[in-house]
Amino acid sequence: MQVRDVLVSAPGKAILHGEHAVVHGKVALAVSLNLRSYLCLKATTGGNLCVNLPNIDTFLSWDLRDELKLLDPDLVRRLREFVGVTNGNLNTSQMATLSFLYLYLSVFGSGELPSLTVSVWSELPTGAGLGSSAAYSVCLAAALLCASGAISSPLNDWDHTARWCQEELELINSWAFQGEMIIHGNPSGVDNAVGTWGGMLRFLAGKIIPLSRVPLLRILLTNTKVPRSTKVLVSRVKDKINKFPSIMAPVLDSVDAISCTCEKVLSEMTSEPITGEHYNALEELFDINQHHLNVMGVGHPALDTLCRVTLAKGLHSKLTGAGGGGCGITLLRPETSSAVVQATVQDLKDCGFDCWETSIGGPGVQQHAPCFLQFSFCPVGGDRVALKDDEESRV
Ligand SMILES: Nc1ncnc2c1ncn2[C@@H]1O[C@H](COP(=O)(O)OP(=O)(O)O)[C@@H](O)[C@H]1O
Ligand SMILES: C[C@@](O)(CCOP(=O)(O)O)CC(=O)O
Ligand SMILES: [Mg+2]
Repeated sequence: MQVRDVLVSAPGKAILHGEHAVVHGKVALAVSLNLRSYLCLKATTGGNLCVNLPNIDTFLSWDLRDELKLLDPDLVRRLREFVGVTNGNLNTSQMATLSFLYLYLSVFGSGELPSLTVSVWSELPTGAGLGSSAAYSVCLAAALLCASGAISSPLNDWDHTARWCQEELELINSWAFQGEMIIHGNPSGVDNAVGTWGGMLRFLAGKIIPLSRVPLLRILLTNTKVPRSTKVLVSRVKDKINKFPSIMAPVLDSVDAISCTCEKVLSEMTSEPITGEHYNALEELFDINQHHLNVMGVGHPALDTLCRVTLAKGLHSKLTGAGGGGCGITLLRPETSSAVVQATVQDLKDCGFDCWETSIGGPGVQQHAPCFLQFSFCPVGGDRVALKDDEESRV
């Protein structure tokens, strides 16, 4: 089968409000980050399927004539069934491999399986609440659909970067959601929606509304480096809701109201002069939501430390993503001086955390011209990552 070489990227995300509650049908507000995952897919002739995942130290290769012919339609059916199972205990590498194989077989399974090398690298910390799983799934879906011809290649000869039309983005998003199902068990779909469309989104029960008019927010991102798994945390919250339904329902309703109030404040900030009151409201919403997330059982002492250290500098923080460790976001006011930001960053680094100011609202999934690779590198912890050498393909 003829396949196209493809290079794509998708952004990570920060959830401003609504993590976990969004899994239970409440509103979430999420925004794309300027940190991205990249995927390079190359057609090969060696009869192998190779996958290079340097961020998670996974380098695999299967012989299509030998091992992979065992992956028949029946196995695809069983993988589909597996996707419905939420309590399988897979490790980082197995989850990433399974979602890759699932999408590869779903896209190509009805014909001859093509020989490929797929390499994925990311600027996002893995498993830290910034949607690395969704960026990975969106890249896989876009690249495999594009390579197979199921969607177009939007790149013209003169473009460096291009995006797909709305209909094709919807297809990418729906396949990325399948990938997220393997990694998360029961995802809401908000992360893959941000990875696909970028910008700031309001997400409610699968309905995605892009917020086109949003103020420029300054955000500090802190990675506590405490490892956690979204899948485990999502199922922990579900257990708590099942155990104490009448206690947890008002908490989820309150988070929903926080997301709606935040959306209203953000919209006011674009239609009237921005005042300190707007920022006071945004800060209070961070504080209230952080308490709710603790009530849901997804806090962590390291996240408490983050909130305490930033509050000592007059700044307000909350966890972002699934919690239980991972990352938090801190709202910076326009008047927050760079001296205060620098002192806060230093205090957080002294706690052993990674911390950096970030810009938000980057573009959703994109296709890049091959020459883009000359300018990009594989920034894992700031280092260039050497991908496994194989006979034909090397990033
Ligand atoms: N760059 C990557 N390469 C391969 N797999 C990845 C990558 N980024 C994320 N993943 C997959 O996503 C999982 C982390 O997902 P998750 O627990 O949802 O955390 P996150 O908050 O980063 O989305 C990893 O265990 C791995 O299976
Ligand atoms: C907790 C949740 O709301 C967000 C999870 O984000 P992340 O995988 O921690 O980046 C789950 C979901 O929406 O599917
Ligand atoms: Mg995730």
